Amino acid sequence: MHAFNLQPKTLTLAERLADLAVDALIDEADLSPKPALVDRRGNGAHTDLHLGLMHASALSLWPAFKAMADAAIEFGEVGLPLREAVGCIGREGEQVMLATTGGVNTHRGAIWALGLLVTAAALEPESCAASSIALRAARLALLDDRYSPRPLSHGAQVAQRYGVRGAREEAQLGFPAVLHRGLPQLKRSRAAGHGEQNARLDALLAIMTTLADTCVLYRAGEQGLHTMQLGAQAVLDAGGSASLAGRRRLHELDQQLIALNASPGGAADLLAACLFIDRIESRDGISQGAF
Ligand SMILES: CC(C)(COP(=O)(O)OP(=O)(O)OC[C@H]1O[C@@H](n2cnc3c(N)ncnc32)[C@H](O)[C@@H]1O)[C@@H](O)C(=O)NCCC(=O)NCCS
Ligand SMILES: Nc1ncnc2c1ncn2[C@@H]1O[C@H](COP(=O)(O)OP(=O)(O)OP(=O)(O)O)[C@@H](O)[C@H]1O
Repeated sequence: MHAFNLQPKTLTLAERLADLAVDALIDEADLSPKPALVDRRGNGAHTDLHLGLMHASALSLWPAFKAMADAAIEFGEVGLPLREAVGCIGREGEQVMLATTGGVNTHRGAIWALGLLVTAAALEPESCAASSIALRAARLALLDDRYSPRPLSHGAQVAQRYGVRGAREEAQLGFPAVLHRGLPQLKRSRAAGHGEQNARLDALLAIMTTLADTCVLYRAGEQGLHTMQLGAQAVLDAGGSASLAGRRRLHELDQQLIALNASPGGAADLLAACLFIDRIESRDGISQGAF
């Protein structure tokens, strides 16, 4: 009789997807130096967040992601029953997150984006090209969850004030910031030999160039949003995170955004979504034994 069972445990599809979602959140949090966001260096523009809290929050969400994937397998198709089941699991996940962080919002936007993508991946694991996953996630996001409370969230307030698309619309459109900005830049920077961390930073910057990040708008208005978008473009134009000129611009952007209290939390969530999809794609599907 052995004290430990050394046989590797065979994970279910739902468990593997939950692992990938949590990994994506931890990789996003650890990536450094991110402009004005929590990373290995510090808290960016935040007073109530730190890296340990981001990690604890990410780990606390594993059961919610697994439950969403299980629901997808159980219902088997995009439709209102699955949308409402996933909505309920997402809201419960939010409560677990808040209990873990002592009431701080660490991953609200990420539960939404990654939750939809996990569900979409579990629905048809053999059809996991980025565009296919995003399309199924968008179809789910377009369905109206009758039980979803519509509080006047920060996102809703700035949507009213500035007439921008927020997290809900980004998902309903099939995550254009991820598919048309983040993922192509990730691949370009990797192909140029910039190194994985720089490629991920460049992907984040590419997302920031056009995103109407409601976290930034709420905290720093249109000036904050313009500073984020133009500054991110300037880093990429200067050669990206792997170049000396790009690094200098990145440092400037970090300082400018912190001075404006403008944390691009929405862009950070979408980077996690980007890393999640990239991992699924690079593993040649998510069939058993693929990873
Ligand atoms: C749609 C959500 C994100 C609410 O959005 P809303 O803009 O009203 O809220 P809030 O101001 O709290 O912002 C949400 C978060 O989205 C992220 N975000 C900000 N801007 C953007 C953007 N342009 N694109 C994507 N994400 C963004 C930020 O991290 C932000 O913290 C979601 O929390 C929700 O409605 N949940 C209900 C429960 C549910 O249906 N869950 C399903 C889980 S799959
Ligand atoms: N590394 C990161 N650093 C900071 N924020 C991140 C990071 N990764 C993701 N985020 C996202 O940023 C959001 C936090 O931003 P913010 O503090 O502006 O949220 P809020 O709840 O809208 O505002 P407030 O803290 O004023 O209540 C989280 O919902 C999270 O999704």
